[in-house]
Amino acid sequence: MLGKIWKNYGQLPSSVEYTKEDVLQHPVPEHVAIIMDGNGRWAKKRALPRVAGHYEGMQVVRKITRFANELGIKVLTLYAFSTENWKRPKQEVEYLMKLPEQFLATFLPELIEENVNVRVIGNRSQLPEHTRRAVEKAIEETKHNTGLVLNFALNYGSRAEITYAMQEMAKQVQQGDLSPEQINEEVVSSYLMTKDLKDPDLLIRTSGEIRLSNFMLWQLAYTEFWFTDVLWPDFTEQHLLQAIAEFQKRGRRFGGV
Ligand SMILES: Cc1cc(N2CCCCCC2)n2ncc(-c3ccc(F)cc3)c2n1
Repeated sequence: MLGKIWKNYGQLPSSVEYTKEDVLQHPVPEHVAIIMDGNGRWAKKRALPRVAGHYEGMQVVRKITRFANELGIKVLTLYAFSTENWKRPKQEVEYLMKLPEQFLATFLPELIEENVNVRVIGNRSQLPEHTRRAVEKAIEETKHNTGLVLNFALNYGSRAEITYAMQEMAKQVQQGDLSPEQINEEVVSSYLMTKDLKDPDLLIRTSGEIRLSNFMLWQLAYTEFWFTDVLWPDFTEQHLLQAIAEFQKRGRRFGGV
């Protein structure tokens, strides 16, 4: 039973519906991060190949990006591929590595039109050349845009990010450009891939899993979490409104009383 209670943590009774106007009565979270989970399960439930779930999940990325922009959310970070995902079957990884270019081929013109700034956090050097070329083109062509920051975590792992930051700080100390006494939380944050972004205000994870999966471990220190059993391909604007409405009801204390 306890598992069931946690499984519905943060999920409102489905009868509770919110409108965009309801949510816009109060400040919306500036930075929303989403762990887009449940794509394989969605396909399995329909006796479809796993990649059908990933394809459907990509359509939801478009829909939620548009809606987040409408709501005035400033940063939307989407966990698209983790450093652990390389362990998946070769064919699935090859399919996933084609999604960024598929997404951008049809959606980049609209993103540019909507003044969206595309960014990517993660280790791009390990991506296939065709994937890297597509994302770097999008980053370049939207780098002056001042609207929604659409930030994809691609080949991203938080422990790898923190480890790399530590190595870079150690090099700076060794070169005499940084003293140990200078290293505080602000300096550590400035060595992370998210250095130009505020920490997420709201984290959403779909598919009922209650864990972080090596995602933004440093940045999520004071973030509100909202979990839902909904599988990512079934995630809708209404689910985003429910998550934001729940966020608006919580009193954030950032460790205070
Ligand atoms: C690897 C991967 C998987 C991927 N899925 C679709 C969404 C569900 C989660 C897994 C599958 N999506 N969706 C969009 C992108 C993407 C990434 C970078 C970029 F610049 C533009 C688009 C993407 N990338």
